[in-house]
Parts: sequence; structure tokens; C-alpha cells
Amino acid sequence: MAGQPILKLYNTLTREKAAFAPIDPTNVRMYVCGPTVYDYAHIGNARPAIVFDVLFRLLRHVYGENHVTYARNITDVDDKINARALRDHPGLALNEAIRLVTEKTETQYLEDAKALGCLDPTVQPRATENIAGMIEIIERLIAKGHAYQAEGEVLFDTRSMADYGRLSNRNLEDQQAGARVAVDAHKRNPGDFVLWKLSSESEPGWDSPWGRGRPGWHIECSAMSQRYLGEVFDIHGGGLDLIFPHHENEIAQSRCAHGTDVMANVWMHNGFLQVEGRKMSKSEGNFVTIYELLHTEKFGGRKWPGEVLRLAMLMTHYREPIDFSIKRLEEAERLLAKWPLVKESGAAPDTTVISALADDLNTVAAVQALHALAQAANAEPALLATYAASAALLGVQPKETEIDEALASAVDALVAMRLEMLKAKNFAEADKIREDLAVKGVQLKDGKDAATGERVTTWEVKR
Ligand SMILES: Nc1ncnc2c1ncn2[C@@H]1O[C@H](COP(=O)(O)OP(=O)(O)OP(=O)(O)O)[C@@H](O)[C@H]1O
Ligand SMILES: [Zn+2]
Repeated sequence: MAGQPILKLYNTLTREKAAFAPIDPTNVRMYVCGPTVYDYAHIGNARPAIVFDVLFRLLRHVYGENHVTYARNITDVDDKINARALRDHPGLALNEAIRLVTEKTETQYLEDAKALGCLDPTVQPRATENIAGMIEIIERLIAKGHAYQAEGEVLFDTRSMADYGRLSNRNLEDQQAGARVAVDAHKRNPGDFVLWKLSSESEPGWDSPWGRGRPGWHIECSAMSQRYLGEVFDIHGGGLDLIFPHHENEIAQSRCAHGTDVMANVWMHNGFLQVEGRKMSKSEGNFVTIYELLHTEKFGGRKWPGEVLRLAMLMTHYREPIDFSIKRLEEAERLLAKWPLVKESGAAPDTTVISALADDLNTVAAVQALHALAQAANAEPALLATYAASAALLGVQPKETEIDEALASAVDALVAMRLEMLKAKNFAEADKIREDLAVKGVQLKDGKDAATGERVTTWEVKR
């Protein structure tokens, strides 16, 4: 930790950028709300995954690899999942259909995240494996007078919490105004939200003191964060759209159940990835999935490497909106093409890259610094190790960029063959070899051996 720049983070809760001080520097704890696994993730959903992956990498760098716990949950119980299961597998029993939907979606999400260069979080708990923890919190809330039962639901009583609404800066009166009273007649206050609701025979459910039912969405994160990170932890993240109601309600549940002043010290929210000024979202229908970008030609008539998608995302500060376009991806690709291919090195990262990231994850400045370093390293190979370590901090370098041996010997053979052809003045064939290799990303460089004056050819892999 010594000699590291002070890490500053913007906190939605205080609306200020402040120096980060972990509760326990030997175990820095971060929770990020993960996907609801009913459908493939779109590239907007990739933004929090990438942003908080960069923060995870930075925290590991500052506090040590084994001193950071990052939990990102998988929401595998939700009415959207039930609906999708019924639609896609009408012939199956609901539980079986749900399992198919959630397993397939979760597997794809993990593959997408990997392709985007994200490290696995330390833990990835599933909601369905944490029902007991949710029931326990709800029981505590009822016992303390923060929750009540009404019409087959257990609801959180928002009036029971003096400073409910602090994160999103809303007061209960604001919420009163827009409430649809008729629909929510069983609620004491319009803003009260569901902790538990009874399930019909055909809906998925778990036994509880209030009957067979299922949890609300917000309670899942309160239970999973407590289990893996404790009652109070360091950082809680997610997209801007989660501030209200999701994070507000997580806070209400956790603080009232545990009697604490905060749930997490720092609340961080990424801005939206937009298409023509509108948030990319499933309900708007203006989305493209990560899978489609990586594996199909749906966007811009071609596939896009995960690294390009990731860099395109990091070329904007995480709190700003991003307009997602082909132009932006091409820009990221052009930049990457200028950077050297390196193996991961154990060297210390460049200090300008670290300082940029330490300033509330200023990835824009970090990418600029990395680019300058890449160019310097292109001219001065001694800098390659520093470059490699810095690129790894942003996660824009594949972990092991080994040029595989089979490719290397095939290229060597072609290069030798081409030299023979040049000697025989068979220029057309020689050029064809050069062009074929170029298409594969291998660039040849001709020179002369200083001692013998003979032609020699070296090669390198360009992106
Ligand atoms: N367009 C976007 N830009 C940035 N982050 C987003 C965007 N859309 C969703 N997110 C974030 O992705 C994460 C996963 O969200 P969630 O599973 O609720 O998405 P979703 O409900 O499937 O998305 P949608 O908003 O399209 O309905 C959350 O942190 C959310 O804030
Ligand atoms: Zn959450």
C-alpha cells in the first residue's frame, strides 16, 4: 500500500468524491448487483460488469490480490423468469423449465463476461441458494416493527424508517403524489415494497413462516451481501437505474434489520449505455446482446472482439452516458491495433495509469496514458513489461498472449519459402505469401544481414 496514490471515489450517498478508506484493508468488500437470468445480457448490461471489474483490479493492485472480496449475485428467482420459462418450454413442469432458462442464461452471462476480459468475482451467489437468509432478515424486520403482512404479502413499512430515501434524495411525500392508490390499497404507504409474496400451486415457492412463497427482488441482495460481506461493507455498485427503488430498498432492509447507520460506505453507479440518446434496454427493444456482438454480424455487418467492446466502454468515464455506435467501436479497434502484443508481466504498472484510475476510475485518462506508454514501448522494448502490467490493470490485454507454437513454425516455414522465391525472382508468388500472412495478422519485415548482406525477414503479429 505504501507509495500508492490515494484512491478517490464518487459516492452517490454523499454526492461527493472522497478518499476511500476501507473498513478492513486486509479484506476490502464490494458488492455489485448482477443479472436477472431470463435472457441474454445486452451490451448495456456489460457496462457495470466492466466498470466494476476495473475497480476490482485496481483494489487488488492497491490492497493485494487476496485482500479484496467481490460479490456479484445471480438473480435466479423472478417473475420474468417464470414467464420466460412458460413461454419457451410449455411442455415441461415449471421448475424444470425455470432450471433450463436460468442455467442457459447464467452460463452465457459468464461466457460473455469472460470474453469482455472480466475476472471472475470472488463469489457469485444465487438467490435460490440464499432463501433462508432472506427469511431470517424478514423475520427480524417484522419483529422490529419495520414490516407487516397484508393480503398474502409481507411488506416493508417505509414510514418506519426515519431517513428512508436518503440515497435517491426522495422523500415519502414525493412518492405519495404519484401513487396508484387503488392498486395498492393493502399497503400502509404507497412506497411500501414486497419482501415476500405467496405463491400459487403452479408458481415456484419455498416454505416460510408466512406460507409457501417467494422473495421480492430487493431482499435478495440484502441477504447475499450480508452473508458474504457482512452487515456493513465498503462498496456497493450497479447501474444508475438501480438507485431507486432497488438500492434504496436494499438499504432500508439491511439497516433496519441490523440496526446500522449505513449498509455500504460507498455507493457507486455507472451511467447508461445509450442508443440515439435513449437507454439501451430490453423494454425499449433497442438492444443488441453481447453474444450477438461477439459471435454474429448483426451489428455493423461484422463480429467484434471482446477487447474492442471493452476498450470502447472504457473510453468514456463510468458516470457519463455512452452513445453506442459502430464509429466508437472502430475507434477503439484502431487504438488497440497500435498497441504491442505482450505477455502478462510481473512488473509494476505505470504510475500515470494508476493515478488516473485512482481518481474516481478516470479510465479516459488511463487509456490515454496507456496509449502513450504503448507508443513508447513500441520504440523502446525495455518498456514492454511496464506496458503489459498497466494494460492488465485496465484488463485490455488478454491474460496470456502467447503466439502459439504451431502458428510460429508455420509462419517460419512460409517465410523461408518466400525467401527462396525471392532468390528465384518469383515475385508474384512471394508477394502472395506476404499478402496471405497479412490477412492472418502476420506482418513481414525485410532487411539485410549486416555481416553477409543477405536478405533476412522477420515477422510479428499485428492485431
Ligand atoms: N443501458 C444500460 N447502460 C448501463 N447499465 C445498464 C443498462 N441497462 C441495464 N444496466 C445495468 O445492468 C445491470 C443488470 O441489470 P438488470 O438485470 O436489471 O437489467 P435488465 O432489467 O435486464 O435490463 P433492462 O434495463 O434492459 O430491462 C444493472 O446494474 C443495470 O443498472
Ligand atoms: Zn441488488
